[in-house]
Amino acid sequence: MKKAAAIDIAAVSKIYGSTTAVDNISLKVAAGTYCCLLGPSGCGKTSTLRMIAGHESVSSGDILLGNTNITDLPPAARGTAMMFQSYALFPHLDLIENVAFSLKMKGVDKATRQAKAMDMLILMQLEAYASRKPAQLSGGQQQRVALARALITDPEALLLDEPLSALDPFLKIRMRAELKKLQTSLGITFVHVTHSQEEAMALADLIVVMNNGRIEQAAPPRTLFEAPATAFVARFMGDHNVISGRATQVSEKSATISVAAGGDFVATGVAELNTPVDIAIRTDRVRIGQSDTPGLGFTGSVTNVEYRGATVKLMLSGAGVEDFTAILSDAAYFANPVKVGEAVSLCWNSADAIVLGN
Ligand SMILES: Nc1ncnc2c1ncn2[C@@H]1O[C@H](COP(=O)(O)OP(=O)(O)OP(=O)(O)O)[C@@H](O)[C@H]1O
Repeated sequence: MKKAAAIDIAAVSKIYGSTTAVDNISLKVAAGTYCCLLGPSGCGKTSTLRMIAGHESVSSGDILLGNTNITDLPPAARGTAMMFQSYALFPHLDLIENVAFSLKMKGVDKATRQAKAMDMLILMQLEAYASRKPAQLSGGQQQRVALARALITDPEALLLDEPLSALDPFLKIRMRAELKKLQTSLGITFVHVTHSQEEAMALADLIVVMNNGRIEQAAPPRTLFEAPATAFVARFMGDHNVISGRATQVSEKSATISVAAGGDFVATGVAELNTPVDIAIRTDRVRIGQSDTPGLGFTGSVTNVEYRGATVKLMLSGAGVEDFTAILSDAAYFANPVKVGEAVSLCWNSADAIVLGN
């Protein structure tokens, strides 16, 4: 296997006619990183991946793999390999021929390419199926064939476009673990496109959240979850209450925001006085009880109660906030169960409310 290579995306844009799909993004992915490009439909993830692969031209900017500028190289000369969402297997070829295909295109002799394809099938634990056609395999097995086919070229970076989307939920979680194991054992750079924050959190060393062709935040999963940079990231990652207001009091370390027709909330972070500010409050850090400190709590009316087993999700409205979510442990909830329509006071610690950037 080749060694892993870093990917450097420098001021890259992709423009289709009047649509700017990717808007001047810059990103460095260190060698050997499992990177997930995460975002809603149409945010530019696939276009970015296809530009790294060379299946789409770059409108402006440069892409480097290791020390090589690959911007204008054809896909097969880049040192990258792509695994497609639909796997793109050839239905009329058996697994050996499917996996060996790119070596055949490169003119590698039959015995060598078949031996290499068999090695790849062994790596994917598919050797028993070598003479089957793709239709005679399960979804998870087909995915492994697609991986074997991408890896046979010894890429320095593997690019995966929604690799788990064709699988049922049970298999998705199993194959997710296998992908992670594979990346760890190969040690090469993976760039994986997904719209599932759960998938990205489970797999990635580096999550790149995209929105409208731009990068909102690129950070390790825990940083992204604990310190979302923007309201978009906080909402997309979930488990945060995002509240919008105006900064009515600021200090070096915290800001008080006032919500229109509602209460005041104090959050940790820097804000500019008299400007619109969004804050995020962790849903799992909210407790039932009156706050001792002004701005670190509020009273609302319960609009919904959802039992989730280990936790209970309360939805409330009040103090100018339409939807406020509190995730309580089952023990905390059942010690004092509340019902829809009841007024409940909630509180939290100052560290669990943070100021978000724009
Ligand atoms: N070949 C194309 N011609 C014109 N517009 C395109 C083309 N490919 C993508 N787009 C547009 O570029 C934008 C970004 O598309 P892209 O496929 O990169 O997004 P995405 O985040 O991968 O979305 P999805 O999750 O739905 O695949 C979208 O507005 C899309 O309609």
